[in-house]
Amino acid sequence: RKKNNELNFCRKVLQELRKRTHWHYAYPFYEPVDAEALRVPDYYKIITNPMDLSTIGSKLDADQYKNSEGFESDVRQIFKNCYAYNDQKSDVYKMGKMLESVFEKKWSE
Ligand SMILES: Cc1ccc(Nc2c(-c3ccc(O)cc3)nc3c(C)cccn23)cc1
Repeated sequence: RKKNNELNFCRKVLQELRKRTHWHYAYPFYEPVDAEALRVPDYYKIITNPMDLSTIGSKLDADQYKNSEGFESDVRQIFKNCYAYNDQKSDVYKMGKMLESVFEKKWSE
């Protein structure tokens, strides 16, 4: 796909991930983790490549993605971080899995 078609598709996928219908499992991934507020002081010691949906939106708006690969890699980083930091049985881990399945479905459309 031509670059701007690719990036328009990325915008559509990001829109989907931020839809109200997904809010109850997507909200932990909306903004950068606030380690103080969430009382997870070790978060940024463990997660060295933090990523979130608002950062991705800002990068799209600032034309910082060369192509859809860069966008896809940042979205997948959100899930990698979630699975690295949170225990497999935790609610946040399961929320990550739910949002990841929304992403996979939209990405493969
Ligand atoms: C069930 C449950 C338990 C804890 C949390 N923590 C949390 C997280 C979070 C994000 C990423 C991450 O890897 C871990 C935690 N973000 C939030 C927000 C924005 C508001 C309230 C709580 N938050 C959320 C849901």
